Amino acid sequence: MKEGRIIKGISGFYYVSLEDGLYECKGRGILRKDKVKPLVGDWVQVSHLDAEEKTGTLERVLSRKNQLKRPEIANVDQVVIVVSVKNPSPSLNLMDKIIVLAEDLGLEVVLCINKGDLETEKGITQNEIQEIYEPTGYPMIFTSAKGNRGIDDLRNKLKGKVSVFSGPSGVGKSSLLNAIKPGLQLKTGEVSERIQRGKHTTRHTELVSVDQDSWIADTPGFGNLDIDEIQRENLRFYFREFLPHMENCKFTSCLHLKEPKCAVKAQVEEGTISQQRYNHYVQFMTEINEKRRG
Ligand SMILES: Nc1nc2c(ncn2[C@@H]2O[C@H](COP(=O)(O)OP(=O)(O)OP(=O)(O)O)[C@@H](O)[C@H]2O)c(=O)[nH]1
Ligand SMILES: [Zn+2]
Repeated sequence: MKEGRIIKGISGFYYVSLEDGLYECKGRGILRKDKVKPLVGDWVQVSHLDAEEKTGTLERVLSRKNQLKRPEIANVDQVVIVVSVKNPSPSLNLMDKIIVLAEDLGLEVVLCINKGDLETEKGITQNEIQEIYEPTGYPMIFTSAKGNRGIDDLRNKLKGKVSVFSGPSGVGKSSLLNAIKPGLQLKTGEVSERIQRGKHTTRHTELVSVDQDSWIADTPGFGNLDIDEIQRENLRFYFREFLPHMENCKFTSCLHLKEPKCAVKAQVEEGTISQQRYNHYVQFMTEINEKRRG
């Protein structure tokens, strides 16, 4: 019995990465009995390995640390959120939303600010973005896929992890992946599910290797951003720069909204917490509340 990771699954076959290559494994009946659907990213036990034919049997799915819905992947370590300084100008609202969803899943966050070559004094600068996000403590990488800048930094950040890239259309996600590993194109656009001659042709997500122990999902993460699935009491924990101040709020249950003597709001006043980040917090809270009322 050996353990490996499923890196793709196609119509009942699971491709499991072992030291000596990729094995095509058929699921065992026990999987159906246990009602586990093996997912890309799953750590599994395999048996009946044929090193020549590169086939085997999938015996058991090991417990997951997390599970993404779209794309459907298990055991993701981190999300690399990509925005560009220009064309399109950065949507920090969307960035904060993805951060919240990632935090809720317990994923690590890496912020990647691309198209540094297009920076001008008019638009938002890398420095301004850095100032806003510095207090969060998230690693920030400044890149130019075109100018081949920051690519080594980004590649280093992927080391030993399973990463999902996320961010608006046109910011350069595919270009960055291509710079990291030529030929590695990110599948973007809509996930197509066409029906051809009565047969379903679905696009499958797979993990592609950057190197031996680093993987990237070939589909961008968080296609549908359903922030209203977040518990309103939890939202405050997903704005990391709030955390050191929370204990100074008058009420331990403080949601940093209308409560008196709120230390978080005091920090916003002082400028140590970004007003914009705080505004997004309030906005997401409103969205969650509105959804609840239906
Ligand atoms: N100037 C400049 N242009 C870039 C850079 N990175 C990507 N681009 C360009 O931006 C456009 C969009 O790049 P993509 O890599 O397709 O962006 P994407 O995020 O994968 O977009 P979707 O596939 O729509 O999700 C392309 O024309 C790229 O050539 C960069 O660092 N600088
Ligand atoms: Zn407070």
